[in-house]
Amino acid sequence: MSDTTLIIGVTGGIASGKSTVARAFAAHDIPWVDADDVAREVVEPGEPALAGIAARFGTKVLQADGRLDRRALREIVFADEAERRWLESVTHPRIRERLLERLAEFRESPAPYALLVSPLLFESGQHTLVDRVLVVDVPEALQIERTAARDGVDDAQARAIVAAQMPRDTRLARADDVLDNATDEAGLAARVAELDRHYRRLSGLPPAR
Ligand SMILES: CC(C)(COP(=O)(O)OP(=O)(O)OC[C@H]1O[C@@H](n2cnc3c(N)ncnc32)[C@H](O)[C@@H]1O)[C@@H](O)C(=O)NCCC(=O)NCCS
Ligand SMILES: Nc1ncnc2c1ncn2[C@@H]1O[C@H](COP(=O)(O)OP(=O)(O)OP(=O)(O)O)[C@@H](O)[C@H]1O
Repeated sequence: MSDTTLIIGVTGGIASGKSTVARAFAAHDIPWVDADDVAREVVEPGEPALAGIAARFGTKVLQADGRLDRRALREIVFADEAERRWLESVTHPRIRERLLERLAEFRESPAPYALLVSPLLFESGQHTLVDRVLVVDVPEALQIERTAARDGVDDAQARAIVAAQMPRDTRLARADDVLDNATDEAGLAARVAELDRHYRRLSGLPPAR
């Protein structure tokens, strides 16, 4: 058991490549938790957040089987900031609670370091849960292109989501480390290998906290 498992926050805007980066770290046996996955857990059927969402927006945000219709809710909240803030006020405290549990498990694990992967690390205050921040960075045009290709959303919706997130420069200014992901996947893997060596070295040092 190690009491020096560092927690690295991995952030970046939509489709910057955070999940791809996390999978590359997993190849170095590094565990991670993804805030987007936890955000899905807290709106599963039976969860109080889903009941609250249904009460506010009605059955148009539910599928026939009672699960959340994510596309319908996405179209509402990225067109209306007040509704997005409301949704975050319901989901973020529950997401944070579950992240805390997962991070406590990581801290007790023998892993030299672990990742908290989150698109809204700074915006939601989750940066207070981590020891260092790695920003995955791509130019906005590439972000929009990769979002459209992956999610099939149109350009306007991809831009609305980017606009709801921290500006690129502000995020970069708060980074401890940056991974430039405007490269191909081989470039990404090489940079992850370099960062892995860096974080393993840091984890052997007395904790700064
Ligand atoms: C609006 C929802 C239903 C859309 O679901 P959908 O399956 O289409 O997208 P998914 O959840 O995979 O998110 C895709 C990306 O959108 C961006 N995004 C999601 N929520 C937000 C938000 N509140 N503000 C800014 N960007 C966001 C992130 O970059 C995320 O990686 C969903 O994103 C949601 O419940 N968001 C609120 C919870 C939240 O803030 N999640 C972010 C992680 S803390
Ligand atoms: N270096 C790369 N070269 C080419 N394509 C890439 C690269 N990195 C990521 N991608 C692609 O870009 C898309 C977005 O990547 P990924 O899903 O990892 O982003 P993300 O930051 O986790 O997104 P989100 O914030 O929406 O969860 C994916 O389709 C992925 O395959």
